[in-house]
Amino acid sequence: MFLMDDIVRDGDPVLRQEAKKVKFPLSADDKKLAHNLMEYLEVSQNPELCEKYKLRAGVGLAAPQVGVSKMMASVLVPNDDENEKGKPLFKDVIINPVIVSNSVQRGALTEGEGCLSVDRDVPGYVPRSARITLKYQDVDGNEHKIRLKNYPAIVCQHEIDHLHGILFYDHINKDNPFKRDDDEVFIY
Ligand SMILES: CNC(=O)c1cccc(C)c1Nc1nc(N2CCN(c3ccccc3Cl)CC2)nc(N2CSC[C@H]2C(=O)NC)n1
Repeated sequence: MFLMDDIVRDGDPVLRQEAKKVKFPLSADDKKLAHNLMEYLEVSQNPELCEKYKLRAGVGLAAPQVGVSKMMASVLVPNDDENEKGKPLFKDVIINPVIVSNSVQRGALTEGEGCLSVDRDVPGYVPRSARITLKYQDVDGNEHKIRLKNYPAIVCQHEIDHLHGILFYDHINKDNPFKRDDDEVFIY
């Protein structure tokens, strides 16, 4: 399983590369990669295991962040409502993802964004599309076309950025990091 030592940090050129499309059917290595990318999120979101393995919790992890420049990322956005039965807002390994359309309306996490590959706090709003239509293949090669909004939409945009060599702070307004556009929605 991946540990923090396996996570590539900002400054490594792999984080600024355009990742390669993944071929289907998945090789055994790519199947293992997909499994490990999702396993990291599950373990990191479990308080005991997160502590035990000294992980940083995350809701998304892209293959380039573990040094593999392939178009694959895991997303696990938990349902933060009280009842434990709450199934995740979104859970899948998105392969060869493409944002096929996005809302004009922008959205940002009120508290800014963090990234497992960026060891420093970079304050500021990361303006993204408030809603997206996402096309991707899952590990079995099935095509999906889904509409996402709010937190899951933000996380998927953050992860897809990684596949194109973009980091969240690239989007923060240099002059006024906390610039709020009037019609922007703030999430979380
Ligand atoms: C600088 N301010 C901040 O970081 C920030 C500060 C406050 C709030 C938010 C909301 C912030 N922002 C932010 N918080 C997160 N987590 C909240 C805690 N959570 C988590 C933690 C513990 C158990 C289970 C879970 Cl689920 C894990 C995920 N994650 C992301 N991002 C940006 S999109 C990819 C995603 C990611 O996984 N990053 C590692 N941003």
